[in-house]
Amino acid sequence: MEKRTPNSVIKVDGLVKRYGDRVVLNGVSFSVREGEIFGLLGPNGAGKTTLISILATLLPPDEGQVLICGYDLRREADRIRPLIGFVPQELALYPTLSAWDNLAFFGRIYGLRGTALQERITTVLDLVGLRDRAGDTVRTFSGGMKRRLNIAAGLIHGPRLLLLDEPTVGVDPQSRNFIFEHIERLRAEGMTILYTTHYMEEAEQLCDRVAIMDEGRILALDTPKGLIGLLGGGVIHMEVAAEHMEDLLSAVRALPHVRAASSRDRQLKIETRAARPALLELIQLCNARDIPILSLEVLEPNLESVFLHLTGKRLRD
Ligand SMILES: Nc1ncnc2c1ncn2[C@@H]1O[C@H](COP(=O)(O)OP(=O)(O)OP(=O)(O)O)[C@@H](O)[C@H]1O
Repeated sequence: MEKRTPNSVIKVDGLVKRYGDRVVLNGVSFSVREGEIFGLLGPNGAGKTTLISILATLLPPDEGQVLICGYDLRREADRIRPLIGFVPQELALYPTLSAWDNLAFFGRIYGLRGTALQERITTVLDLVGLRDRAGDTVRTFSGGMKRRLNIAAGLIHGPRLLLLDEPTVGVDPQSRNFIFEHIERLRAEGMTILYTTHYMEEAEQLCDRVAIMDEGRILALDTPKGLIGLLGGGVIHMEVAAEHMEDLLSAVRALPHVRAASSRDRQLKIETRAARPALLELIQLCNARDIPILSLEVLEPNLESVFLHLTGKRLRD
């Protein structure tokens, strides 16, 4: 097969997807470099599953260009499929078959036979730590073990790119750690991994880069550290009665440790140069003007606060 050597394993440009009148992906562009773990972070309904299904060649895009390993998704899907492993959110396993037979089934779909198939099954079972359960029917597996087997199925044909849709949803903490370890091990072996999640601590810990998605758009894309840096010295949310807002906003902006401030209804959003001194200044200001503070929140510098800062929403319902 002709080999292409692209700069990016995934390159998405101006991707649009609609369901009827509803625009679910609204001009999404990003690229994923060889060997990185790339996270798509967003709340339910952000469009993550839609996006990953398009990358997995399961759903056609309406507009825009997608290149996977240099191949065009619209014209060269047949070349792309052997290069990617897709692990869907829903388990795609046969409960009455053993782990081994499930993997043999998926391996045959990719044309693996005989010793090559057996070797691959052993390799992927080792990789997800299920070799000693190879002969057991999947029905008898715990939820976490089924997820790990699902990942093994996505790896059976030795793809270059692994696409994982919410691999740790509904999984107990131990299996979650296992899955983390597998993902890190795969990266160490040179695999490129894109995965979706709405767990921000997970994305912060695991991903080289993260795209924050909401309502079909990418709002920010950077390393977790870079994204957290968007908060500067920290962000404070303060609530006061609406009648005080106009009076207060310009005074808040003039405080020495405040970098920027904006208001919506009763909420003041304050970007600080340093959260603690800014907090003291705010309290003094409100006291001096006799303005009651209805609520006050200092956002910890983490991805969750970045998300809240960018969207005004919490990532968790
Ligand atoms: N087949 C479909 N027909 C119509 N609308 C759909 C379809 N699939 C998804 N949607 C809508 O598209 C939007 C994005 O859904 P998607 O599943 O991609 O989001 P998500 O970020 O993966 O969320 P979740 O974590 O809940 O899966 C949602 O509003 C959803 O209702």
